Amino acid sequence: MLNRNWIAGEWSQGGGASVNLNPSDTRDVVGEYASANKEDVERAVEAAAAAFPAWSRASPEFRSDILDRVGAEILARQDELGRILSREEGKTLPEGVGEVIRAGRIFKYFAGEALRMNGERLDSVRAGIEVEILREAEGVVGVITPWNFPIAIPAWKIAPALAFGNTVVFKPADLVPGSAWLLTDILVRAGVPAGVFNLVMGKGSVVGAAIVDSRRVKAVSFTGSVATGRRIGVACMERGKKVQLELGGKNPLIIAADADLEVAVNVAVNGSFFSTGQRCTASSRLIVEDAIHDRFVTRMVEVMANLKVGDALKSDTDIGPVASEAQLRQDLDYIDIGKREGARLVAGGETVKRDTSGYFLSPALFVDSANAMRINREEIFGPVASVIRVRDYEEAAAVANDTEFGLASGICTTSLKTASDFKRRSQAGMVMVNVPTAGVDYHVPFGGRKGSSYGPREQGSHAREFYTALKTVYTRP
Ligand SMILES: NC(=O)C1=CN([C@@H]2O[C@H](COP(=O)(O)OP(=O)(O)OC[C@H]3O[C@@H](n4cnc5c(N)ncnc54)[C@H](OP(=O)(O)O)[C@@H]3O)[C@@H](O)[C@H]2O)C=CC1
Ligand SMILES: O=C(O)CCC(=O)C(=O)O
Repeated sequence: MLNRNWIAGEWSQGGGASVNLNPSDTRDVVGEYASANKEDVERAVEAAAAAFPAWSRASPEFRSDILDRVGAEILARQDELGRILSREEGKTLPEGVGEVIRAGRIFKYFAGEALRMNGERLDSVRAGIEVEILREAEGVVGVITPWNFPIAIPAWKIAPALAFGNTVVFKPADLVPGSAWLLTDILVRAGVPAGVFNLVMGKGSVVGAAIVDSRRVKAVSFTGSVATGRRIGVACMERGKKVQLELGGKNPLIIAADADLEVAVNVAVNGSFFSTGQRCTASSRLIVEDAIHDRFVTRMVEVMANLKVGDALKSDTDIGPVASEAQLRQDLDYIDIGKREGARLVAGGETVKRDTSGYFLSPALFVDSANAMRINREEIFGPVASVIRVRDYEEAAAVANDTEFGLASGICTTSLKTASDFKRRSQAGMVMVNVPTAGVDYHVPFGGRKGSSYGPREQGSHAREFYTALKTVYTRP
């Protein structure tokens, strides 16, 4: 059965179709999905623009109730959604269900935020004048998302957009339309009015580009690669649109000499390899002080040897497949680059044969790597981490910040003084102490500094900065 786009309150066929395959077993076709064309996008944008006045003026309580129902339904269907997510992206089932629960909680959280779209009232510096700062919805928002968090990232963009009165045109990654389609079905059943939310599946070069190009789209929120994000950023600025970009990371994790070894290895393995390392927050640079280096590497390799790589749906799997053939090729290319650059591969980095035709890659660990190497400067986006040996904490902190990215950073230490220093010195948007760099809460700001992010933060109450505009009103009563 063809799963269609949702445009102007109707299921719509679109110009073509595509299938998504299970990366654990490419013989398993997850579903068939309609591809939108440029005209479909324009219809979706027109519908969203037409629905905007009524939706933005509806009572916050009306919007809040719909979001609350969406959250409740996502949580009620967590097993079914988690399974689809595992089948189309390759996350293990616990990771898939965990992501679905996170998405449900995000909708419930923003059901509350919808009631807190507060402006401010001030006294003017001049006598007899009142000043108000109003907060208003922006209008039609374009949401363009990647494949690595097929439901949580859409949730943390769509929920605040709708909560604060915007209407949405949503283009999910072409690799993972299944979770996006089910999310749309839930939004429709929860009573989102026609035109307020629109789903346009298909290729980024057609559908995503048409959203960015459309005159009536007032703001674009994008998560994905640096190259695509920067192009979209420039295009939005040329067209006078507000834009929010969440791009890559090359996240450092410092293992201080005084770290608890078991905690450090656990934090590093989890941060580097869970979700098959396909997270912008993954710890890819392990910066290890000389005094603990050998013990850390030995224990890390031991723990990695026990990680079971395999079918995402099997209960004994720790690490699912890489999400696509292209991604597997990219990971293997970087492993070759690392070897050619002189880093030493001490674990993994090989394709793994299973009884299904999936994209299985054993988690890879490089040692003797230098921060200047490409494997330490470019986002690999797979289960590949490298160890950089440093003399002491001073050098570690300098290496951690020596990157064009600034999304997440971490440190494992038992010293409050060192942790406290690193919290302040780190140039990342999120800092973790004895906690993996990957895996974040939904009620606090998410985002980075330097080349990792552009525009206001996502998630938590700060999400309103992107999804609302300020208007200052002066009144002489
Ligand atoms: N930081 C992060 O969270 C992520 C980083 N990446 C990195 O990016 C690499 C490439 O992955 P990929 O999925 O191609 O990432 P992209 O950044 O290209 O894709 C992200 C989203 O943007 C869409 N898109 C692509 N081109 C355009 C365009 N011209 N205009 C508007 N939208 C567009 C994509 O559509 P389509 O579905 O057709 O691709 C997708 O929905 C990965 O190997 C990884 O290194 C990937 C995912 C997430
Ligand atoms: O670490 C997380 O939980 C979020 C990661 C993320 O947003 C991403 O990889 O795109």
